[in-house]
Amino acid sequence: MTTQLACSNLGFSYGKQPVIKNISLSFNKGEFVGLIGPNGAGKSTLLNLLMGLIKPTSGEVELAGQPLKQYKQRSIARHISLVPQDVSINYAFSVREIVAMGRNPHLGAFQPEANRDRKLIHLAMEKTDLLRMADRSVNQLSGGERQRVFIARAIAQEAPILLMDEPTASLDLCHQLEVLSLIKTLTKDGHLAVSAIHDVELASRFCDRLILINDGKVAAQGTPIDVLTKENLYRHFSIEADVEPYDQEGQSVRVTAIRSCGNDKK
Ligand SMILES: Nc1ncnc2c1ncn2[C@@H]1O[C@H](COP(=O)(O)OP(=O)(O)OP(=O)(O)O)[C@@H](O)[C@H]1O
Repeated sequence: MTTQLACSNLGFSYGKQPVIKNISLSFNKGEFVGLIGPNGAGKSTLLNLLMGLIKPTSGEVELAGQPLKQYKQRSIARHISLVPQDVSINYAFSVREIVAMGRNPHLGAFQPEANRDRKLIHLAMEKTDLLRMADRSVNQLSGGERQRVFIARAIAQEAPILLMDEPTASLDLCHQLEVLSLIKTLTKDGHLAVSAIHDVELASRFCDRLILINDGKVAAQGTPIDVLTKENLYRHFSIEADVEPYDQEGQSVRVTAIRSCGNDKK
């Protein structure tokens, strides 16, 4: 297994408030890793640290075996593409213009797109079902359509690592399945994908490994069936639920009879 991205003893505080506490993880080529955990657990902060958008208070991130702090942001963008949680945009860029921005890390200043860039932009829009709205302004799209535009930008960027913060949050069920299948295909082709995801059933269906974050720490990690236990759901998500294997390989789970027990636990 080739480790593409790793962090050791990672810590981060907002002011005096520690939100990432001594996290060590490694991520391998070809994996689809789901980051799960309750609201405020630290998933987005961890993704931002892995992308180098914020600097750790302690510990280190390594990209392809080198400390991330040695990379320039432009060079990080050739390795990692990020699909952010907030995909709102102020300026009236067209869908195609946003997707084309994925090519920026590969182009010199004022260098025009070459044929290959145009093909990659077209392909990324085709894969995300956006061709018919290529000329529309992104701020006239629905939240879900806009999210697909940012996924297309990440695909056009051709980076081997995809970090995603709730990429399916505002997608309808059909597009959720399409986007997750697309990410799965990319990982089968050798990409590494790490995604924060709230829907634990979808996470268990698509991800090879789940990392459960709570209170800034890794509470559990492993195959979906190892992580999504009745005990972990109770302890970390404050729900009582039945968990049963979903597929024949017994990797993914179905969570039924969900009952909130947030108040009972207090
Ligand atoms: N800019 C900020 N300033 C101060 N505190 C912040 C800031 N951003 C996040 N936090 C706090 O850091 C903690 C971790 O937040 P983070 O967004 O990483 O959690 P998350 O697991 O991604 O949550 P969610 O599932 O709700 O998206 C939370 O307690 C949050 O309130």
